[in-house]
Amino acid sequence: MLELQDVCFTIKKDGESINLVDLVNIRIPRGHFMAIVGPSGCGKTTLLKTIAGLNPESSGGLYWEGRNLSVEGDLEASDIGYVPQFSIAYDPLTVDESVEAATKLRVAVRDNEELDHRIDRVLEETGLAAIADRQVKVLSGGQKRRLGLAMELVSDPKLLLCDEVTSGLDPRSEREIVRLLHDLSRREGRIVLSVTHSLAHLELYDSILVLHEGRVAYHGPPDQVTHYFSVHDTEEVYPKLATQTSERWQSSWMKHRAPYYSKLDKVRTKLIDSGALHLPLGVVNQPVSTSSQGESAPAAEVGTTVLEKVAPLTSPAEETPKVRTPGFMTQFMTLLSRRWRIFFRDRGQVFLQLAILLCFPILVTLFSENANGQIANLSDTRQGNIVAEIAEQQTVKRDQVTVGSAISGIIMFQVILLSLMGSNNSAREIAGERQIFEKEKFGGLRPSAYLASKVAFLACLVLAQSLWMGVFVNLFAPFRGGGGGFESHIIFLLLINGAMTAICLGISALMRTAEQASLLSIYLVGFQLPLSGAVLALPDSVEFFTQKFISAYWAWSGSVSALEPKVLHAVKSVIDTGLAERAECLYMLAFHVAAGLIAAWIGARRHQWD
Ligand SMILES: Nc1ncnc2c1ncn2[C@@H]1O[C@H](COP(=O)(O)OP(=O)(O)OP(=O)(O)O)[C@@H](O)[C@H]1O
Repeated sequence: MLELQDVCFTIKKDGESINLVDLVNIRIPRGHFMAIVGPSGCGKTTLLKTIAGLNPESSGGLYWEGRNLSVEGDLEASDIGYVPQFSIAYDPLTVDESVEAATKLRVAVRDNEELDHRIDRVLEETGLAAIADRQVKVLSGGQKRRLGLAMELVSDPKLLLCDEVTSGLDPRSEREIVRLLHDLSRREGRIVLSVTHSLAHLELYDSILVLHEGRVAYHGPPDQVTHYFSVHDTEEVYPKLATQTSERWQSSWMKHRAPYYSKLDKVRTKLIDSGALHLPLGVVNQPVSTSSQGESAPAAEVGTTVLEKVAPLTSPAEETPKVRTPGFMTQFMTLLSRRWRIFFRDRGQVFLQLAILLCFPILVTLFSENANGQIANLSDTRQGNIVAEIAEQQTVKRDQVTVGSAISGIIMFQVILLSLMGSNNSAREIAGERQIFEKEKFGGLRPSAYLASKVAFLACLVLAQSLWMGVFVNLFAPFRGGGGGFESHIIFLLLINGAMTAICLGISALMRTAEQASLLSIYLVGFQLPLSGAVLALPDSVEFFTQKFISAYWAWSGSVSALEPKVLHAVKSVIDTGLAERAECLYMLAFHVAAGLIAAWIGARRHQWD
């Protein structure tokens, strides 16, 4: 039994409290199928989210089997299925792969046999078995809704909440989905609540809840709606609602609800007696009606009524055993393999990554000629000819400028291109799938497993991009480092790419949309070159504030410091910006990586349902 007692969900607007859900009192017994209807903006989705725990109630109480959920803790993630308005499957995956990933993320299965059994069962239940190999992107609207349901059913939820799962469907598909929801409510004592705009197929529901401005205007049998509102057709209900205030509808309903509840109870008894509604053994059949007229009370306090009896022994099964959420490693591995699969299925993405990987280092090598030039040495002996000495010094100076500028420029070019790759790697990584992530988090996904899978996936890209950049450029313009100089250079390339990837991942986790995250990440990369001081020296006052935050400066400075002394001297002769110690550069970049990951962790944990 799910019971809502005087439930309100209040928001503050311009300093004023507004109840989007206002004093809702309803009782919904196990095995019940209820439609939530009402004009657009009346609070249907808000009520559904309040029941799901996504909008914590501002006052009143929600009870499950007599247990106060706000006091004794919410239902287990596996006990609630929430099918939102948006698609929760990835287009490149197949139906079977989507259901498999949903199962592995939500249910700790004993072995592969149980996994296959669960997948086959929900595919069968939702009528998707025949198209299990089809990719999500080619599914029809109705099939996508079925898939959304299948992905929720994997954990055998006792409470299934559906938000507009029939909107936009043709009448036949709509009826099929409503029929499917009806059938799902007949098994295992599952409560199915469905928010819908449509007033078609109402006869398939056990009860209809009509909301008006967040208040209950009616909750009773579908065939009594027209009678209650004194209209000929259900289509006339919404215009009728507008004829008086929602407060009046609410108080009128509180006065007249008893006979409607009693009709609901009668129908329910008949269903159970006829065997059409199966409640699991041990589940008590409780009435929709309350113990006292006009007042509701927690189910646990309601006295036993005629209806309240243990379901008959003809019931097919015991209450399904408790489903456990899988551990960190299972969720991590599932997400990581799903991410690689999505990556390889998206040919455009693979092509872009390969093009960037191969072309960016080629771009750098276009400037390698001067970097390979020699820097003449000054003669040890005085020649006694002042003109010859000046000419020699000028030659050395010219070499230093040519070679020093080329080497500094090549290092900075590598650093900037790897920054760009870093931002391209991760700017959309979380923001682009935020809704699906929120949905999966609601279903029991650990943010730590999610973030770890992102870090593992991105680390592979960072490794490939940075190593290839360093090694390829080195073939054409060998890094002129002292002992261990090339290794240091590679580490700084890895760190700059890692830092930008981590920071943009943080941005991606904190922003509300993928567009915002991309834009901010691009700006961040765009500022790296001018603020690094590698091209133009910054005024001291600006440099003091900005330098700490510019990853490109630390990577460039660290790599330049790893050059052999003569080349380092040449570079120093062409720059006005001071270089930092290698160790300091390492610490600063490690700090940038850590800051990005901490931001990503904070953003991933944050609740961001639309
Ligand atoms: N967190 C929120 N803050 C402010 N206003 C909100 C919030 N959530 C919902 N609303 C507003 O509350 C009202 C009810 O929204 P809700 O989405 O529940 O309506 P609905 O009945 O489901 O509408 P529709 O049928 O069009 O989907 C709307 O006016 C909406 O803009």
